[in-house]
Amino acid sequence: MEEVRATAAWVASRSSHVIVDSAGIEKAVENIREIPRIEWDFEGIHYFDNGPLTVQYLFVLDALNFCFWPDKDLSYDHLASGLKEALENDKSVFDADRLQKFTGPQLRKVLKWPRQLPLEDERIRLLHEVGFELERSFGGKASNLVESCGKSAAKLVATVTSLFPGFRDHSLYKGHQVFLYKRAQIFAADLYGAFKGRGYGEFKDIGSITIFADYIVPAVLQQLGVLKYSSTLGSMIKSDTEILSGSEEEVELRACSIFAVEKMRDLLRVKSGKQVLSIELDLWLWAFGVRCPSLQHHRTLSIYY
Ligand SMILES: Nc1nc2c(c(CN[C@H]3C=C[C@H](O)[C@@H]3O)cn2[C@@H]2O[C@H](COP(=O)(O)O)[C@@H](O)[C@H]2O)c(=O)[nH]1
Repeated sequence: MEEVRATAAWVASRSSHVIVDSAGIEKAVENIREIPRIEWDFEGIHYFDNGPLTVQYLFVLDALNFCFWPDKDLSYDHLASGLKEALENDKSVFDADRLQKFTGPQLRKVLKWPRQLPLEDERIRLLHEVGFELERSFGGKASNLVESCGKSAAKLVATVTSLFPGFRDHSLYKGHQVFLYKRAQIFAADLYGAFKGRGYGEFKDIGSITIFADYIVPAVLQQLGVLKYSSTLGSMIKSDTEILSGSEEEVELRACSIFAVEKMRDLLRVKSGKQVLSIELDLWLWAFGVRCPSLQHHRTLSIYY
């Protein structure tokens, strides 16, 4: 994902609201004796049958894997376990033709959610988009999409972002296009994690994936002293003030997180000879963040994360 790495570095070299602190990175890396191995699905909430239906599930999951915070009771767990249960009850629920006809009330029923979902109309529009393009280009099956990428995670991310516009997570920053591709990359990582690097999860270039710039990981990096915020940004986050999607602050939070974790990964390699994948660092940071209820994160309404 060279364009993600390069454009995140471009932002980090010009950022003013968020600073990547080299001393903070050194310290964080020194304190890491062992990167705890976090099992993918440590929560036990995902569907898995070792076959194509799991791929369909993960693609639908990552099409909807964004913006849970506006409703304080909703979390990623509801999405993953709700979709899992729906699939266990009805194996054809995520068939491409049915995805194209999904309605808001149906999605609420699947997620057992009693009220309007955050960005519900967008969630439905994205399900329709996924169903339509899967049917048009891949015989309705996300597994065919994955197979068409010849075990390359980079090709998978490129294919998903070019054919499914909802996954095209990018911004303009100081006049430059910046690519962050959170949901497209996490789809590749979820396949890798669920299938344990085999079958649909085998990628010869899994090391090319960066972390997934969401709203949890920047907050964890700030706690670790790896990111420093300007006082204005710090107070906006503390007071839960909405930060607009595409604003300099928002792009810096996300891009600097990607850049900082790439630096941590480089330093780990130099200091201890350890080859760590960015996705392993991501899962460790994210799992830490979601277990920390006092963690304050930035609030942006976005379909990208
Ligand atoms: N960077 C990063 N962000 C991730 C995930 C995951 C889940 N990955 C699964 C893969 C294997 C594991 O077993 C996990 O279950 C969700 N998110 C993001 O978090 C936010 C939701 O937070 P809260 O509101 O507290 O539920 C939201 O932006 C969501 O998109 C991740 O892995 N990395």
